[in-house]
Amino acid sequence: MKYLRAVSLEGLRRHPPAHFVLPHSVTEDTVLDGKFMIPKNAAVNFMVAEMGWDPQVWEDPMAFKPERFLEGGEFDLTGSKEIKMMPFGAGRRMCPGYALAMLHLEYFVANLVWNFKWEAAGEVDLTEKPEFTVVMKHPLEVKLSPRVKASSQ
Ligand code: HEM
Repeated sequence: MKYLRAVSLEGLRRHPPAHFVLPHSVTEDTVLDGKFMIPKNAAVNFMVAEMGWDPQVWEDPMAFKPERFLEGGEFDLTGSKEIKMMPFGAGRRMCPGYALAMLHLEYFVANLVWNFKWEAAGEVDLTEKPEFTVVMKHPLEVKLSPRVKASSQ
């Protein structure tokens, strides 16, 4: 189960469905780090995908390695201690559905792997393209065969 969660987290890090959060703003002019002036009411956004690909934070960031989430205990998805990635945003406006989404992701992936044998039917190209969320530019083509014989009932 730990590896299943690690695969889901690595998927969200490497291929977050949203590359930006909903637009935020500040209620008064704010200077960040003494360097960056954020004017009142300006739309502020966050480069969600790039944060998860930061080579100063993640070793070999573009590689898909679920094992990176197996060390160091439960990963803090809410970013309450530190923010290493934020596929669901962070802070007060963080996605309120994140726990439900994680539950569904794990349930969905587990059932896809448990019930079917997967074979690529062509080249697997993980290039992305933006739609309402970010999706695969070239849809996955696979041969699926059931792993478990259908029950006689
Ligand atoms: C993999 C699945 C999901 C991803 C990656 C995702 C991601 C996000 C992100 C990035 C935001 C913006 C956070 C911010 O502005 O700081 C957001 C907001 C939101 N999400 Fe999700 N979400 C997911 C699933 C869900 C589900 C299952 C629900 C509801 C059951 C949900 C409900 C919402 C709502 C209501 C907001 C707006 C919160 C606000 O502005 O205060 N999301 N989500």
